[in-house]
This record gives sequence, structure tokens and C-alpha cells, in this order.
Amino acid sequence: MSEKRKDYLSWDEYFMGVAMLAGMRSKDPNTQVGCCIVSKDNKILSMGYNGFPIGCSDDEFPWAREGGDPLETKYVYSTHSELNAILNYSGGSLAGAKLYVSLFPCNECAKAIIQAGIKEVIYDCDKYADTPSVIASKRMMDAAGVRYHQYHRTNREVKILL
Ligand SMILES: O=c1ccn([C@H]2C[C@H](O)[C@@H](COP(=O)(O)O)O2)c(=O)[nH]1
Ligand SMILES: [Zn+2]
Repeated sequence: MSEKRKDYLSWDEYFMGVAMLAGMRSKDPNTQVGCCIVSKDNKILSMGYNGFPIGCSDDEFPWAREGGDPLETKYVYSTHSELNAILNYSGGSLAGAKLYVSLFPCNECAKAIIQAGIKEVIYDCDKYADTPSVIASKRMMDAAGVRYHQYHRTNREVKILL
């Protein structure tokens, strides 16, 4: 009898891979963020990516990062991947869940994560670690007992023909 496969994805690879795949739906030209929320017993509960709210056209609202008028930048309109994933969940409580995300959550997402009862955050990139937003995020998650740690990249290449 043949043995079971040995090179299957680990749970972390699987969930971070799903988060990264979700991020590939983002229309943000600079930073695409994906998120995957998982139950304590490793079941996927919800996913999300950064984008504009329903009814706010990707073609009409601005994707710019800078400009004299804040109303002409994406920041005042985009819904973050973590918030989308939390809001996309229609199954009841997310208490005790884990959240995989490709970018460290900002302070606004940290508030939503804490209030949803999510207990663990696994993130990939932390490129805004020095900003007040991420410093505040870590401060709030520390105070609220939300654990966070960086995903350990395995450098496994996953090829999917679509
Ligand atoms: O917690 C977060 C923080 C940011 N995002 C999204 C919001 C924006 O669409 C991009 C960041 O764009 P930059 O050009 O790198 O400033 O990331 C998120 O989804 N979650
Ligand atoms: Zn955020």
C-alpha cells in the first residue's frame, strides 16, 4: 500500500496561502492585503481583502496615496482586509478565532479584532512597524491579550494553473 504524501501544506502555509490568495483580489495598486479567519479547530470562517465598500466603484473612487486633498486619496475610502473579513462573517461569534493576514493590522483593524474576540494574529509583512498606527495597534493588542507573531516563511512555491 502506498504511504501518505509528506509534502502537504502545513496549517500555517494553508491559511497564510489563502490570505495571500484573497489579497490577489485587491485592486489597490500599491499594497494588496488579504486576510483569513480560522476557528480554534482549524476551520476557515471568513476571508477578506482591502477594497472600497459595496457601491463605491473601483473605477470612480481614487487609488492615489498622496495629494493635496485627502478626499482624492484611497485612505478615506478603503475598507481594510481584516475588517472586511470580520464583516463578511455571518456565522455568529468569532470569539477565540485566529486571524491570518499578509500585513500587520493597523490600529483601526486592531480595535475590530479585539472587539470581535479574536485571540491570535499571524501576520506576514510588517512594513509599517514604525508608524503610530501599528505601534498603537500592538499596544492595544498587548493590553487586550491578543497574541501576535510573524508567519515563518517556508519559501515553498505554490503553482496553480487557472
Ligand atoms: O490593517 C490594514 C492596513 C492597511 N490595509 C490596506 C489599506 C490600503 O489599501 C493598503 C495600504 O496602502 P499603502 O499604499 O501601502 O499605504 O493596505 C489593510 O487592508 N489593513
Ligand atoms: Zn486596518
